[in-house]
Amino acid sequence: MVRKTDDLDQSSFVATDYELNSAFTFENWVVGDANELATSAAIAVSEQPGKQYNPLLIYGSSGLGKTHLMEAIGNKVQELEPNAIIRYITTDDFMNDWVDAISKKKTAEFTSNYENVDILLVDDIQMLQGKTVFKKIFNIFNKITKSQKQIVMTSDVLPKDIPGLNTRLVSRFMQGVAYDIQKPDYPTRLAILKNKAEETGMNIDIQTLSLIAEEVDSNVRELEGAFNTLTLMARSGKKINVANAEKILEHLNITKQKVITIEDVQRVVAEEYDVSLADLIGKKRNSDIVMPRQVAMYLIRHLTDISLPKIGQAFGGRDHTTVMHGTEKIADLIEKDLTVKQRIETISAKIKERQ
Ligand SMILES: Nc1ncnc2c1ncn2[C@@H]1O[C@H](COP(=O)(O)OP(=O)(O)OP(=O)(O)O)[C@@H](O)[C@H]1O
Repeated sequence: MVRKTDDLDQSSFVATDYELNSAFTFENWVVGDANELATSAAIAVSEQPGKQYNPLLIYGSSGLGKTHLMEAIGNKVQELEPNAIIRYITTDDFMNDWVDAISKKKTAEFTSNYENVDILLVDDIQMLQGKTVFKKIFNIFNKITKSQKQIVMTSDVLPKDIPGLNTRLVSRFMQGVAYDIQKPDYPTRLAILKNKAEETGMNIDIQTLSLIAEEVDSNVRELEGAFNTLTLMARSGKKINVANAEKILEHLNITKQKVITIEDVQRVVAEEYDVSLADLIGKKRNSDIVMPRQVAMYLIRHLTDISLPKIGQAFGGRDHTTVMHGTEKIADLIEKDLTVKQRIETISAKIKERQ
């Protein structure tokens, strides 16, 4: 990602603007069961921006290709319409720009920069968690979609699951379509590796590629990491074969991820706070039980893909709104209190270690 403009004097406001990554194209994108719908929607948007699927939201866990797919839309539009104004921005930068514009009294410039686009690509909208720029975003988004210009967003969760996100904004974000990207299955992982091998012009035997595809099933970023290490090894004169690939996987400490369950989290949290499992999931409401219970709910939300109602069920049949409230409370505490943040990080690490 290359920042285009920022060498102006201190008092002028310049909205952040990134060059699109030219490697993130549809040509370099492997389609599989896990991303088929999101891919079709992305292609449709790139062919007719602003006409349908507006806004388009692509969501899913880290390293599964959300940014790639979003930028592929931008690259395609740029290719079809070289004069199109395409703005790619991370949510963090968007918010920093807003603060900057306010401090420089340049909010009109801010608005005009963001509204006057053909496509606005906004990465990582989950970063809006706990932020207060709702009204501005809401208005800008309205203006863009009303003028039949396109918005594409990525997030690691659905807007309704972003703690503390304003409900009007949630429904604004969901007014178009939302498609998720799941973890790629084995054939897709293998196809991604084959593409990479072709791109780099390396002659890697299928057994070695299959081994990596088989073992690295967490996300595509890690898959690429293992592949890149392998090619580095080759450049330093070592042979690329199954034996060396095994060494790399061992060295990178890559083993198939086991799925973290509700019980895994409940057990570790109960131990850490020295409460019984029965109390953790039971009816007691005293504060020394409520806090660990909410921590457990928070960690389940963050470490698993389990839905709010299912989590509620696993805590004595509680309602999903109770889980949401508990999760938000802990997210707030983490923001405000460093000790809580560190403690929860330690517990989270313990849960992962036990896998
Ligand atoms: N289906 C795919 N085909 C080809 N490359 C892929 C695919 N999925 C992911 N990748 C590659 O995996 C890497 C990670 O993808 P990307 O950065 O888009 O993930 P992300 O979901 O946006 O992650 P994060 O939420 O952490 O930002 C990129 O190099 C991307 O090109």
